[in-house]
Amino acid sequence: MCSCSSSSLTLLPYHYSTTRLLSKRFSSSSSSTKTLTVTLALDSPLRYGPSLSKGQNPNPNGGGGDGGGGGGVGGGEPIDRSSFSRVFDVAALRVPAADCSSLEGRLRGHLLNWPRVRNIARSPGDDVDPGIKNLLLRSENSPDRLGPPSSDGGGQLSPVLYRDKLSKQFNCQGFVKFRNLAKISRPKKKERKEGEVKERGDRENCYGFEVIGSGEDDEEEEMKGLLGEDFRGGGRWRGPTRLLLLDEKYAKRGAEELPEAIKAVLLGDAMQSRPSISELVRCRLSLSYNYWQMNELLEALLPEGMIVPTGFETVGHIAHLNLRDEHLPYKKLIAQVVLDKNKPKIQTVVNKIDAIQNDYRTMQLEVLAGNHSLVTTVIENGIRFQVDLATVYWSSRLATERQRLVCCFSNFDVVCDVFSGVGPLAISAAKKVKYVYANDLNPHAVEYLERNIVLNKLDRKIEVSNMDGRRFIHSIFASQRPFCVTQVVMNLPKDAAEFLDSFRGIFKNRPKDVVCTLPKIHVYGFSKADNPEFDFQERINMVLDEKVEDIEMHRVRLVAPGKWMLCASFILPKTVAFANHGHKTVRN
Ligand SMILES: C[S@@+](CC[C@H](N)C(=O)[O-])C[C@H]1O[C@@H](n2cnc3c(N)ncnc32)[C@H](O)[C@@H]1O
Repeated sequence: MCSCSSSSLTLLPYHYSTTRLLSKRFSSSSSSTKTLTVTLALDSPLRYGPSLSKGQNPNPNGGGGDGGGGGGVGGGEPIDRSSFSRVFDVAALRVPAADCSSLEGRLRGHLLNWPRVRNIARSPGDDVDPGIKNLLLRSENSPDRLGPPSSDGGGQLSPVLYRDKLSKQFNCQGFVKFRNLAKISRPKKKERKEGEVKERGDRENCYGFEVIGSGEDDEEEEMKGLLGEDFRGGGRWRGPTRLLLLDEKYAKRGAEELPEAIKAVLLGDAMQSRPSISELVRCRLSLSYNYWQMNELLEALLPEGMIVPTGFETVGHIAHLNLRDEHLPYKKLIAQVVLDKNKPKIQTVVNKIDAIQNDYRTMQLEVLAGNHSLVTTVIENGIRFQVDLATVYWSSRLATERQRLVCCFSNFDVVCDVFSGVGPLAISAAKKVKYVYANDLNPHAVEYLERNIVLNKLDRKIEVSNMDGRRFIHSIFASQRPFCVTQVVMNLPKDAAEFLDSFRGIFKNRPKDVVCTLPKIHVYGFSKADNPEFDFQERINMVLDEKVEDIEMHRVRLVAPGKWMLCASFILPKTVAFANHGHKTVRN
């Protein structure tokens, strides 16, 4: 915001004061204004680069919105996208296309260098088929002369006859090659240009460009209508051209006020005694709603001082917001901006209504913008998963953790995933290990787990169960299974540790002298303690009624300030597996 020291300036809002007072600087010469001008020159807080608080809004009264859907404050109004259009005057050098890359390097420090706007711009008709160029050079007596020669080699042809002659020549050489010829029948450029700004397609249609005040005479305009922008300046052929956009500070300067490097380009290469065909032109750069980034739009839309929501989690085509209470009155507005700025990848924007509380760990979601489908496809580590966020649990934030775990497994492992959800770990593991037993209590999760197994062609390597985790552990270890489990994954961080007592006595009926593999357990949990590892280990020891040696602790992520999600990995102690007494259920 404004940091001006002058008290008269600080009374005005920032964007008002800077633009208004700067314009006075150019138009007025009163002594009071001069004083202000000096203050501004010293203290002006004008930021470099494009900003919604700079430039002119071509629709100051608002365009009434463009029916973008979504909801505004309170949920009703669409965003008025036209109110985010800004027009900036910039200066540019029109240079031969062939030289523009080298000149861009030479003038880099003097170019516009705005994010997402290319320093090299093209204006309508700046390119001409090389065939035309050769033809024209051949047809001219002098290579530097446009003037239409008469058929008898004497005087000049009238423009009409000259155009007629050219068109005959072009037809002989293949009409389709000469796209500028089509301009013969097009409306004149002046008519087309009126009130129209050409949107650039190359940068997501986020800015438009218009050359203004070219000042050519009518005859030259006639020829440009036929042959494009390449005819100008005293009938001299100039070839294809490009515009090099100059730093914003040169927007209002005359050629003589420009730095030497730019002047040198305008003057041409004196060494080769070649006259320059470069020229300084005035342009209008229009930035549309599409140009501005999410935070810039939200900053402008939300009340001053409100923290702008920036992050969201992505699940397939769904953006999942976690809005603070203060954002709720603006939830639809925020969602619409998120949708607009992340299309086409994002098609739906949702907000979590409540903390996850139910057994199935599903979220209560409200669709705020876009389509209402919460069934989506996620690709994680190259594997496809279908999920329905309305009925199953999914967190893309655990992708790295799942990968870490699968990396610990070997080809000989047999994995038991007690709380598998729709199978992100089970399916990823099945690609590597010998066999997987996967289970979930939520029937919807199991339905999607089965779908995902088929989708990834792993139906021969995974057996699916739909039961409570405790029962599942029993059924896997008590009964004879084709494969002996070597790794157990328990990802239900809120409660998983409480299920560890299910392992007490799982091998009690097996002969003690027979060698059997004790499974490695990977159990997840949360801790808010100062020493989360110690705290989690104590809980594990308590539930197993055993002091477990050699527990590897891994901090997965900070889920809230001071609250860690941890993964504890350890070999199930023999004393626990062969314990004679049954479960010692410990509940906090
Ligand atoms: C935190 S999610 C983890 C899912 C999966 N491992 C993942 O990473 O996406 C926990 C899963 O445990 C399931 N669940 C909850 N209580 C259960 C229980 N008593 N027995 C078996 N599964 C349970 C939920 O339905 C949920 O799918």
